[in-house]
Amino acid sequence: MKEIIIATKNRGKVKDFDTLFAPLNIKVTSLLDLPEEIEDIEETGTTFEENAAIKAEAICEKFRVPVIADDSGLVVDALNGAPGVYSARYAGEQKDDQANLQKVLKGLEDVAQEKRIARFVCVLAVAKPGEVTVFKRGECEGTIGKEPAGEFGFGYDPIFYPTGSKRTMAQMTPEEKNQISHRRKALDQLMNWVKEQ
Ligand SMILES: O=c1nc[nH]c2c1ncn2[C@H]1C[C@H](O)[C@@H](COP(=O)(O)OP(=O)(O)OP(=O)(O)O)O1
Ligand SMILES: [Mg+2]
Repeated sequence: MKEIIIATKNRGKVKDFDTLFAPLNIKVTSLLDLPEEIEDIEETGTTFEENAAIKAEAICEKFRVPVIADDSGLVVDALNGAPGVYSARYAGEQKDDQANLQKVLKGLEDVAQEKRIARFVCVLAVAKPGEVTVFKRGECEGTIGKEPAGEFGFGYDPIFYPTGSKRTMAQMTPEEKNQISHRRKALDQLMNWVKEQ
């Protein structure tokens, strides 16, 4: 079995990657699995690409092995693109998923259903020692509901209805979510690129 390192501390992402890599027989190791505590990496970029590169390159430098990082978030048209790259800390430094999604619902209180358009964005950065960092992006279009629904997933999943679905991403099993997710689409791009190498 092959192993890849994903430079994340987010348990929800780790579960998504476990689901995505399971059919390929690839074991996912995250920063949560390492014996030493990895300090939080400051995400000072203003784009998903910049932040993904910061995380991938920091961990690649430290361990001198190939690393993937994921920077992702929810982009809401009626909120001028917020929370965007600030999705994790939208309602404050404590990175509270519930508070974050409530803040989005509050911001959309007076916005009609047809204008509640949003997309999830995922940028994967691959950093290898001595090589230029590579980026792949995936997006998943949808709309924001009026209230949270569903117990699966993480983050903003309970308020996000992918286009064509009557269920939120949190009402889908991990397998269903990751057939259509932004993370899936970014990973497909990455796999296509790997095959071309
Ligand atoms: O599939 C998803 N379903 C629901 N919500 C999602 C998803 N994908 C990203 N999100 C949200 C969660 C978090 O509020 C932000 C990611 O922020 P982001 O900085 O990339 O991750 P993080 O700080 O939680 O972990 P880390 O930087 O260690 O990977 O977007
Ligand atoms: Mg982060």
